Amino acid sequence: MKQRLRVCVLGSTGSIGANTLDVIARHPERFEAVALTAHSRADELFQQCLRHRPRWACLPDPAAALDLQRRLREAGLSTEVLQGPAALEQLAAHPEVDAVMAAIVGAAGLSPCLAAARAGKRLMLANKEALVVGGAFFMRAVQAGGATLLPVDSEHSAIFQCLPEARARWPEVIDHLVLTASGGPFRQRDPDSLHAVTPDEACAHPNWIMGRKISVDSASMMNKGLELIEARWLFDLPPERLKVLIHPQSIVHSMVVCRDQSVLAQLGTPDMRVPIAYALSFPERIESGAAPLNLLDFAALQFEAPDLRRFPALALAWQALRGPEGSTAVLNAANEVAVASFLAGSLRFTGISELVARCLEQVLPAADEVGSVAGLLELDARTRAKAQELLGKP
Ligand SMILES: NC(=O)C1=CN([C@@H]2O[C@H](COP(=O)(O)OP(=O)(O)OC[C@H]3O[C@@H](n4cnc5c(N)ncnc54)[C@H](OP(=O)(O)O)[C@@H]3O)[C@@H](O)[C@H]2O)C=CC1
Ligand SMILES: CC(=O)[C@@H](O)[C@H](O)COP(=O)(O)O
Ligand SMILES: [Mn+2]
Repeated sequence: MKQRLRVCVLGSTGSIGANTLDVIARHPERFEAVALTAHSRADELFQQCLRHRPRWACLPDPAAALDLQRRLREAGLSTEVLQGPAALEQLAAHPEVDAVMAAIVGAAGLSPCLAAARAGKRLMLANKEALVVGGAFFMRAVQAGGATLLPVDSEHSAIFQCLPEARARWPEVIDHLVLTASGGPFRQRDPDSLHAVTPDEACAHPNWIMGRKISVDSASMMNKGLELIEARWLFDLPPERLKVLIHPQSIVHSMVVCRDQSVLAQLGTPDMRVPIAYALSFPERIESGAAPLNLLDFAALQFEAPDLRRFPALALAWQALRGPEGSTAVLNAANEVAVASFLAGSLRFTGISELVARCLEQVLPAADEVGSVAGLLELDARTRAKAQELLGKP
């Protein structure tokens, strides 16, 4: 009998985490959720433990971890609760874990992703910020550890699904890649009114239900900027072979333009369980729970060029992608601070790209910061400190 794939879900209480558990639960004969990790939602993690009965659960706060351990024991579960950031790395690299779903949001996911990469796991990457920060260093860790890096982000999964299974053949196939973007909730909004939009308006994505941070990124199109950087590393392509096209229906998830000008695309209803199921089952395909796509529901599929004046965050991501190594880590850290500040009600929406632009001007990555995880985390921390300082100054 085939062994079940033992999956560690980093960020199980989030949108990707919950969708991953949904797919896992549809295939109990193939997959087992052996480790679940959360950050603040301890009650949700408790409920997930009752349903999936993992061997390990993890929370950062010692008191919350102790409380969860007590509740699980009272419920008759033998789940062991670990605590603290080092525990995330320990679980991601554990010999009794086969696959890691990287679904933590932000640069906080970098160290556990690297641990999974170095331990040679099947690394299913939703946490795009980890790759945006880690860049070449991240990819070297994947190679050195012999890990299998599988994209979960819908665009990158779409591209991956269009490419031959043998990676060595990718260069002979690809002319360039086209990442599709919905344009978010403000695609047609008067740019002069963007300074006054609220966090709830920014999080009202037209097609996808996602966590609040990525929803704001979609509204500013920084999400597409992060995805360009992600594509640069996942598919080993220079910036000039990457393009972005707005496609408001989010049905065509991205495209590969081949050397012979044949265009390959992956289509489907906007449901993250499709790329999650593919990352879990690759190279096979399994039922995902997604609704079938009925093209007759769509009068038309539209495509348009992104307006970089309306979406300055996308222009900043292009700038960082073409900039010195480490610039993308600066872009990401500044954006994380800015988005948190916007969601907390203390920064205008238009202030997000303004803050990122100022950080890119003022934080210059040092050569020795991009060659180690300590250096990258230092650059990340330095940028956050600068962003906080700039937020304090109008
Ligand atoms: N949602 C989507 O459809 C898509 C998401 N992605 C990417 O996937 C990642 C996750 O997104 P999404 O699921 O929407 O995000 P959510 O905010 O819904 O979930 C984030 C998860 O990470 C945990 N978490 C938050 N901060 C930390 C931290 N400092 N340390 C450890 N764990 C932490 C949260 O725990 P808790 O909830 O307990 O606080 C939660 O489990 C992001 O990088 C996003 O860009 C990519 C494509 C699509
Ligand atoms: C589902 C997914 O992969 C998101 O990254 C999505 O692409 C966001 O939509 P935007 O195209 O609006 O950024
Ligand atoms: Mn995406």
